[in-house]
Amino acid sequence: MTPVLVTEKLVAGYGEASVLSGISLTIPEGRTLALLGRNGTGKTTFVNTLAGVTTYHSGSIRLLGRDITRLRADRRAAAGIGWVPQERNIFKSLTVEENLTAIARPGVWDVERVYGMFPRLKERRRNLGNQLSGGEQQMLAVGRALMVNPRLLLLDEPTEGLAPIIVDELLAAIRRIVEGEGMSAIIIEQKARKILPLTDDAVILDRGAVVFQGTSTDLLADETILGQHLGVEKGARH
Ligand SMILES: Nc1ncnc2c1ncn2[C@@H]1O[C@H](COP(=O)(O)OP(=O)(O)OP(=O)(O)O)[C@@H](O)[C@H]1O
Repeated sequence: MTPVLVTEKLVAGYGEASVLSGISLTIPEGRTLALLGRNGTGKTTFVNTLAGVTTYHSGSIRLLGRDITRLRADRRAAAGIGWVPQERNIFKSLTVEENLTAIARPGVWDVERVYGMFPRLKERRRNLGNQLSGGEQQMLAVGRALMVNPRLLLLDEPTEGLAPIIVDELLAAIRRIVEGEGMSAIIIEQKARKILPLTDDAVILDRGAVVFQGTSTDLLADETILGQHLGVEKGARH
């Protein structure tokens, strides 16, 4: 089966500066990848490069076999990339429901299905984006990305800055989306121990290069690598 995503020797950054120094990754259909690494190692730059908002230098990106390396960001969304950036990017002056329908594309995900995944959004359907809590905004950002019916979902630190109870609620929804619905996804997350049980595969970046690639189960069991590349201590909750 054609993989959802294949990047080959991808080099990209900001202007003339390269942040990614040749990243080659494959995501098979229906699998999820945890993208890990310390601060500033290039995780956001990699995901933003897939979304088409950094400076491309060399290498290639194929989505379901189609070369999208030079496609504009809006065309990548149409090609099947659903992107939830770190800053969430919801429309603050539109209601929850308007946010969801504004960029909808036909497919299995519609408003009712998103409300089924996030009942809080249904309760808040008539509230404006700027009247939502941080957790509700993040749920809306994920819901909006689902409404474009993507083939690959990119989530950039979805739990950052959220209260622990909301983090658990959001991660439970993400688990239903990737396990129950079989969505392929890349999830950037600081809390390795929270995200590894939800994902199939894991990659660790360091200085723009892949320093670990394997299954999430193997990484979760490898205290040495967790400590060395992520600073995760034995028995730590993160
Ligand atoms: N808009 C930008 N212009 C120039 N350099 C940038 C820009 N955004 C990030 N960088 C640089 O790119 C490098 C990688 O940053 P990136 O945000 O991809 O890391 P990250 O692994 O996602 O870290 P974090 O967890 O802190 O978000 C850093 O050295 C950073 O300073």
